[in-house]
Amino acid sequence: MLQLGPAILSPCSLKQPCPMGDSGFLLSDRVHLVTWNVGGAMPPDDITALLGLHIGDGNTDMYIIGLQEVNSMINKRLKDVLFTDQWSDACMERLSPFGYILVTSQRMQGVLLLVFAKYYHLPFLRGVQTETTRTGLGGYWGNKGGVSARMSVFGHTICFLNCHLPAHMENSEQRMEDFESILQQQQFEGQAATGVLDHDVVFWFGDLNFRIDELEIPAVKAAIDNNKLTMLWEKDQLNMAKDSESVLEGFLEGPLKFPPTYKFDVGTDTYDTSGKKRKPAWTDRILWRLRATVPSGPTPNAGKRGSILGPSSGTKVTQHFYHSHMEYMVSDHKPVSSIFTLQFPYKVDMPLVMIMVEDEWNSIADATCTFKAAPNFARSSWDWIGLYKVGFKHHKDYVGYVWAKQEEADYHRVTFTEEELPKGSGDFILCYYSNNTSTLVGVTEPFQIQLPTSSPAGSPSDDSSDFTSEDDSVVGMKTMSRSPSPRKKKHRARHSHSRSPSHSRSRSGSPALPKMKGLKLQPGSAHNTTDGEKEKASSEAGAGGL
Ligand SMILES: O=P(O)(O)O[C@H]1[C@H](O)[C@@H](OP(=O)(O)O)[C@H](OP(=O)(O)O)[C@@H](OP(=O)(O)O)[C@H]1O
Repeated sequence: MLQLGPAILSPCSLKQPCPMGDSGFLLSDRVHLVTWNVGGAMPPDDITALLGLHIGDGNTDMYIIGLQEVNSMINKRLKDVLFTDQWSDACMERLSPFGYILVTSQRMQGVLLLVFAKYYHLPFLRGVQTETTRTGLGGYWGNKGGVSARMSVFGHTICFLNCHLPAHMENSEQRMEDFESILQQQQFEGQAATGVLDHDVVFWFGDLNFRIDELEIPAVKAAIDNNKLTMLWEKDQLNMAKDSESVLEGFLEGPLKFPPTYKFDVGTDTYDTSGKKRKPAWTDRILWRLRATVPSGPTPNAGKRGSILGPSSGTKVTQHFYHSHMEYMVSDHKPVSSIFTLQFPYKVDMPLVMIMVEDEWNSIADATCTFKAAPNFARSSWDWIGLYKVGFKHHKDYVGYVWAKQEEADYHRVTFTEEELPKGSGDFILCYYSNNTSTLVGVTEPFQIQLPTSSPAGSPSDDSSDFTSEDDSVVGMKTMSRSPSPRKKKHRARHSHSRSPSHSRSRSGSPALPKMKGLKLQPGSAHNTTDGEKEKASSEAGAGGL
């Protein structure tokens, strides 16, 4: 098991790529993971500390949130739209003012995985796919199992796997079997990485449900009270299994310096006093694994999966923080979070679509932009360019859109009609949505829209698109129920209510973008990729293979 030194926060961020040092690393990406068995509870009022938002909002590039035992109750506020649980809503509400967009989410009964990223990273998160595997009731029931999301991040493949494994002390073997079964069953499309363990980096987290063997409850509690956690750690089933289970080969975990996160009397930080008499345990864990490269020639030491530990793919993972959050009491588990930096030896940062837009739209005539697609990018006639209010939550959270033309030309110009434009003023960005990849593949920097508000009474703009409203109930999400459809294009109710426009304006962590003749350009490649890297990147970039 990897023993990590004291937390040292990386000085690098995506805003300012790390200078290439002796290590050859160019870019550092900061990822914040959370796992929490929420025990069917509603989200607490304030998840700021859990997300680390009280200590800064600009340094984290991605948030990965894995929950278990999310209540299936329909979310009353959002029951008609895409997101049907309060936890997704709570996380989006909290993160979107800081510029984080929900990249993807996957839910299997109570197991929920949410992936957020800063909006300006979206064009570089490609090949997003999700998988679910049920292991409950012999594989027929999704109360236990795993959900995952995979993608390439600046050209490097990453898989996030959130599991809820079987409960109880005596089921350690079953937990390992279920984990192995999840790994075997989860297969993604494309050539770059098909299985979970084929990814450059895997994060495995969740309520893994491993327990502390041998010691009796009083001894465990005494060790906790006396901060003798190492003694417990030695008896932790997952730690012990690492020596014998080949499926755990290569998985790393930081030292467990926080007390066991299970089981608490709800509403307290007191360990279980119920008749169940559960022994405290570190059920909630976050591990990671770097892909091992298989050297050419015979591989006599290959493990079950044919991989052996060797030099990794060149990506480096550093854990800076691995803690529980005792202050959250809505569940019988405490949440656990961890912050990592991923250092990449190179980055693929050429957007598939570059969008150029004026600094300001002061009249309807300004509502236009020009875009250029990369030559290797397979466009679809269903692609569109969306206008988003800064602080948006998801790619379907657009205020207006236009279809992206498919003419034979390098540069394409599209114009927004008046009915697609918001009233009043605010900060917006344009994003290019690829139908083939179901992701945003080009974004602009924020620009200002300040249009005259002299629409005649009864015009289409008298809907509730006044985005200065403080009413952020559901209306803003109603547009999310459906992607644009060419046959159905018509005026829609459109709104985007952001409570904290001042936060939204924050450019913290944003890459510096060049300006040309009053136009704002997308960030271009700042690094010469090798042919091998380009080949790998282009296998991730092709339509459908993304
Ligand atoms: O029946 P399945 O679907 O496996 O779900 C189990 C049972 O509800 C367990 O309750 P019981 O012990 O009454 O069987 C519970 O253990 P605890 O009540 O001990 O917490 C587990 O909680 P988690 O350990 O949080 O997963 C939960 O995963």
